[in-house]
Amino acid sequence: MPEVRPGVILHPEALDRDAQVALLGALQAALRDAPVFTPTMPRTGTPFSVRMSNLGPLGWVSDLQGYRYQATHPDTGRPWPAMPDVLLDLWRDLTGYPQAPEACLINIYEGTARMGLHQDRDEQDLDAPVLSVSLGDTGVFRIGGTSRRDPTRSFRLKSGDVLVLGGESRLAFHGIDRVIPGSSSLLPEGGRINLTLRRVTRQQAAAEPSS
Ligand SMILES: O=C(O)CCC(=O)C(=O)O
Ligand SMILES: [Fe+2]
Repeated sequence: MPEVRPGVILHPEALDRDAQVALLGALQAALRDAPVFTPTMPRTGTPFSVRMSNLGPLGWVSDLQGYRYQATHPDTGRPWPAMPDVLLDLWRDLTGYPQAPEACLINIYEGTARMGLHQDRDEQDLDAPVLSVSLGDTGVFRIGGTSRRDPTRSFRLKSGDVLVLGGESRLAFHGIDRVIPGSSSLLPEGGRINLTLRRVTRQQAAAEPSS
């Protein structure tokens, strides 16, 4: 699989069209239970252009209080829906990481939504890679190094592509410059859905043997 740069592996069309359609169906059902919400920037309260929801034991949220993971939906107070098996299988097969992902952030890009350069660093377990699945219109993904000033490059993420960010790129700055309208027929209304799977907590250290 092409290593775009050290620690960044692109798996083009890891999900074929049938698998994308099946995953989309599972997402639509989950979003009825955990409706999309508009996160806001800590301190300023400026809304993100991307709307979000989550699957799994923990979900990522952002509001005036800051960025964090929590076990329940900020509006409904209910636990997040489970991650479908296809996502758990992708994680196992493409990361090989021994622990299961705990959070699947659903990013919904409509219209001119984009995501500025940032690091994923709200997790305690930074040894686990981040795995992201793209569905719908092509996203122009930009990635640099671990300093905001490092040079960046961009490449396209198409529907069904899976990107794994790990190793020396686990803390690389990255974002989505734009989504290319009309580039996929998967989503009837157009736009892009990104699923970002992460391990959040560190595995408990094994208990000391009692003497
Ligand atoms: O939409 C994408 O491909 C990137 C999403 C992302 O970087 C994030 O949710 O942290
Ligand atoms: Fe990210």
